[in-house]
Amino acid sequence: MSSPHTVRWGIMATGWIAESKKNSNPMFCKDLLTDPACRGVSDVRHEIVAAASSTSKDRAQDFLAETIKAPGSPRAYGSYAELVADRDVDIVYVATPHSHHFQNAMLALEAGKNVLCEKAFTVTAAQARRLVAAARARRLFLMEAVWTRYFPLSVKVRELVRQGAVGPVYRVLADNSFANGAGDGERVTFADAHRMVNPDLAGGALLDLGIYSLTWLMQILYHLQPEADREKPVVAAAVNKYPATGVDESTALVLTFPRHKSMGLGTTSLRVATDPDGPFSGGPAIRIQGAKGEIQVQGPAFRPLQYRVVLQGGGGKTEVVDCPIPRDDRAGWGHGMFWEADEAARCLRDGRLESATLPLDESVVIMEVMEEALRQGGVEYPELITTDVFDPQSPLNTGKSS
Ligand SMILES: NC(=O)C1=CN([C@@H]2O[C@H](COP(=O)(O)OP(=O)(O)OC[C@H]3O[C@@H](n4cnc5c(N)ncnc54)[C@H](OP(=O)(O)O)[C@@H]3O)[C@@H](O)[C@H]2O)C=CC1
Ligand SMILES: O=C1OC[C@@H](O)[C@H](O)[C@H]1O
Repeated sequence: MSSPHTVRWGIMATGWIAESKKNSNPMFCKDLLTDPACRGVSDVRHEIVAAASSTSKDRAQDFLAETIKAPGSPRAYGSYAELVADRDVDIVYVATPHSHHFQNAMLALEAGKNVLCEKAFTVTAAQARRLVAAARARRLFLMEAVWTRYFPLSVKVRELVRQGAVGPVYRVLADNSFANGAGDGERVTFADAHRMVNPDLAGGALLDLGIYSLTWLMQILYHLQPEADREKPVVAAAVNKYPATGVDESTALVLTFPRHKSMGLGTTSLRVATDPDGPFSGGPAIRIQGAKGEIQVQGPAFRPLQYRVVLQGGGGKTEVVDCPIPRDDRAGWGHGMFWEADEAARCLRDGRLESATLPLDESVVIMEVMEEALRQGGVEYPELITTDVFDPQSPLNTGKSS
């Protein structure tokens, strides 16, 4: 058996997603370090060779040594510029707030690094186009880190739809919402400076949570369209703004694909929960409705663990399929992000510059949809984070205010 292809990761930012805080689920870095054998993978493996904090080298050091206990001798940097200059880094994982993605990903691409960039890809569609053009011009790999697309559950559901298991699909309903309100109708529980609601960090429900509702709409209604008959959605959106900061606190999207006679309804909210009392308590988070029946997916939309196939006239014989996330011996290790990392690794190994599961042109269309929805809702973000002019000295890259 040949030895696995090893990919050496550089981690840009040491926040929640990149780390594993006590009392939170293990996230991306721990998934990188999870034994691939647990998920039946032997052709690729991952190493973390460096991490950078824009705040301080000590923070990056502490992150590597204490938080994720990365094996080997990974290097800690106190700036993103140093990380992207590290010759041993094959791919940079951008784990900063949405506001920073364009400048940070461009910093890495300009330094000749492949990039896996957290969702939402960018703040504007123009920024997404710029990143894609830069990656293609330099023949570098680039991928938006929408981990859900790489779950075996998602792969299976797409396959079922492709095979016509529920007939032609005409409608998809998807929700990804969390009740963060104090119940008084005014404030949500996030402080105004928190990235979830802070306009300077491109906060708001749609870019952070609604993107998963949109993921389900797009991976069924757009991604599965025949290549020769691709139709972008027509977007109609309704937005309630969060009075304290002006970002969207609840958004509803209606996507129509008139030629395909299909429609997607995606919702997201910081006020109410998809499942107020655990899985399926709110009904399926996702319903993929075809002429012969529907596929129902249990929430949360970003980390689904079960789907059901309900056929018309099926006599109540619903097929229920559980898709648990594999774990390794270390308590709590294994969150489901390793599948997207494996995809990135295989693309690098095979010289593929983008993932067929989430092609870059599709990430651009996704940004176009979200931009249009927020435009219709009157949500605006500051110039610093919406510009599509790359500036290596931007405070978003240096961490220093201008
Ligand atoms: N796939 C998933 O399930 C999840 C994805 N995410 C995505 O990951 C990204 C980061 O989210 P999350 O980890 O929760 O964010 P955090 O706020 O916890 O961390 C963001 C990190 O970015 C760096 N940073 C640089 N400049 C700033 C700034 N001005 N303000 C705040 N942080 C800054 C900091 O790291 P440093 O000091 O080291 O530079 C900070 O720790 C987002 O794109 C989010 O959508 C988040 C959660 C789950
Ligand atoms: O991507 C995400 O998925 C999980 C959520 O809790 C988080 O806010 C979001 O960033």
